Amino acid sequence: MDSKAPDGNAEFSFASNTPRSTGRKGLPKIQTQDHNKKASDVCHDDSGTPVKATTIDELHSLQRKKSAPTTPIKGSQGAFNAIPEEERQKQQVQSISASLASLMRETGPKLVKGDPSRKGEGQQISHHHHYTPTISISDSALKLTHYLYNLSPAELYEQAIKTEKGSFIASSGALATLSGAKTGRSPRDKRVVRDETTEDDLWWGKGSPNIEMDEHTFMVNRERAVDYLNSLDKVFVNDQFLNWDPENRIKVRIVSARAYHSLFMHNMCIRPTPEELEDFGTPDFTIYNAGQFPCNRYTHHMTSSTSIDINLARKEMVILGTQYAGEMKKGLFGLMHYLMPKRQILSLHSGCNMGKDGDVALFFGLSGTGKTTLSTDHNRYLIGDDEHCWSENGVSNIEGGCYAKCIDLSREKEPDIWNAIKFGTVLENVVLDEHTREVDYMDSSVTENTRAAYPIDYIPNAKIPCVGPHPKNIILLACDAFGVLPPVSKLSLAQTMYHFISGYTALVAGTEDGIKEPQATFSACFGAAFIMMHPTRYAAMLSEKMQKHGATGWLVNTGWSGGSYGSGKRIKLAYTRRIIDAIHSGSLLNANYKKTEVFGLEIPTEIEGVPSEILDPVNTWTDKNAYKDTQLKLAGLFQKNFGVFTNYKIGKNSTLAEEILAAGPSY
Ligand SMILES: Nc1ncnc2c1ncn2[C@@H]1O[C@H](COP(=O)(O)OP(=O)(O)O)[C@@H](O)[C@H]1O
Ligand SMILES: C=C(OP(=O)(O)O)C(=O)O
Ligand SMILES: [Ca+2]
Ligand SMILES: [Mn+2]
Repeated sequence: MDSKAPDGNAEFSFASNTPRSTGRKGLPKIQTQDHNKKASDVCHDDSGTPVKATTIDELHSLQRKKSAPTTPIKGSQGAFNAIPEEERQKQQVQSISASLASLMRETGPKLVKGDPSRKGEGQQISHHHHYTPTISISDSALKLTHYLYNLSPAELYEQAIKTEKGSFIASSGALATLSGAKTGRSPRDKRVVRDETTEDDLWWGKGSPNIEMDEHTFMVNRERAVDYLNSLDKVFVNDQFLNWDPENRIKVRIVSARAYHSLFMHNMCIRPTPEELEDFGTPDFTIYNAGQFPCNRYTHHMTSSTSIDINLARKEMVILGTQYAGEMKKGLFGLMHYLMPKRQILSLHSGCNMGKDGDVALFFGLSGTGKTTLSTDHNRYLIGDDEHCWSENGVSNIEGGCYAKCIDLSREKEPDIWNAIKFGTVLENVVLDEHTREVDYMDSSVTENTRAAYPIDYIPNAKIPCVGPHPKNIILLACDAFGVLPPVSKLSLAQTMYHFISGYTALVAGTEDGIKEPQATFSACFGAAFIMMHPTRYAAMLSEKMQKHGATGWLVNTGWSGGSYGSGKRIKLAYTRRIIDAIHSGSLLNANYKKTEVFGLEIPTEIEGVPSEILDPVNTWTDKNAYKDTQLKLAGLFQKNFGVFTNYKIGKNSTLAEEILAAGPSY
């Protein structure tokens, strides 16, 4: 607490102990917050019946009603497989103990379910049935670790506020917290175990995001994370799902040290119903998040104190040295980029929404290009903002929540995201008023990459379950810092493939560690950091699906207009929204087009609600020569980047590969 002047309530409670609170001595009348209460009521305490408790402890136990078990015993229909609650709890403890087992010891840690600060409330131990809460020996073989299993947001708030410095309830009701030194992802610290299977399946070498590590080093880091987690008083365990397609649902377990991480994943993954949790069984994949603890830099393959390690054979991911929560959700996304294509399902780094008539649009783009902003559209159903699958049955969201950038967020421009920031939402690295706890979204003192993570149903028109039919429009978002790409162009299939494989944008400051200024970047499939196989594998699937379902590709520049970064300005969000509206409605498909030089892009001459002169970027530049030079410069960067793909075939069709090459800029 600081020493600021007390607020109105404090003054009243002080004053109520003195005669002047009655207002009978001619002193000024005290204003209270309770306007319904008459002044004469103040000293009387006979309005309600007394509580049915004789002690404070009794009163507290009255307050907490026993909730339905998270694993309810089935009714008459399912009676044959009813397991008593006690047995089920025992199985749960054993399962989590197995997750946390050090592989060098024979058994897992001794676990107790519940909050260590609330002893005796329904606790369960792993392999000692009678547990004496007085044990406090700091020997790892004897020590007990409490685990907090699938806590509710309210419980996680209490945990965070009690024990995690920098956690506050914002005035909107959201939980504001800090991710520590890392406020963005660390792609250079990502490692993937290279073994017999991944050797052939994965994309390795130049340009690949998969920096290799050996199995042994993975185990060294795993042991480090597990030992760290077991050394704590308590850990958080989330058992949840990925993918709204019931046939391809993945069970994930997240073990973490921070309530913030547990709430983040509660929001971002699909939340199981009590019935689904009952049958959860063994997870398909486990994350060990020991982000507060660094990796050992003397360990082979480690180049910093941060390491994010994926072992596909073991179905595990270890996080050391970063508390940025996005690392977990994007780590799981990488896993899906491996698992889904093996089932002939395309994984997509895209947002997705659907119109009233069932027309689905995908929004591909790198961080900060507008996937979340543009898929959240008050006139359409939101299927998801970031990670999807496209199967034979249509599209499905991988996640159960959204993760919006909130720098400069305003209620006027993005009302749905603004209103989603309420109780239950995690607000990462925002700055708030020390007294009112009001967030200043303009303030980037902690980072440019401030974030809000909320369950998808916090968006009023979310489509639950988050699935939809085959997409009609494939929108490729590029935030062009050079200011030479048109605000919108219609793409041929070959052009769509060319731009999908190129994955051009200007990386906006913040989301990746170390990027302070916008900078031109190419990221295959608009998500090179997450793909696991060669980009052409995903491109071939996209091309095949687009042809089969007759989808149209579009390139939308959400970046600069009227000059490059520094002289031009970012295209108004309102204009981009009108452009997107025209794509959805179908009106843009049949508009008049002209072809640009160099990039050979088809640009419309008119769009309702958008000034026609901005549609051709040359009009917005005062210095036409500078425009031409910049266009050529960017075209050169595209060609240089695409060079590495020229020897690859895309799918079975070699003519398409030639067409794709020809669909790039020419000058
Ligand atoms: N014309 C525009 N189109 C889309 N986003 C814009 C535009 N102008 C500014 N922005 C801002 O850019 C950011 C886009 O971020 P976001 O939608 O979270 O991207 P992504 O989900 O692709 O990482 C938001 O902060 C948004 O307000
Ligand atoms: C969470 C992320 O996603 P995006 O910026 O694409 O929303 C990220 O890239 O760290
Ligand atoms: Ca991203
Ligand atoms: Mn996003």
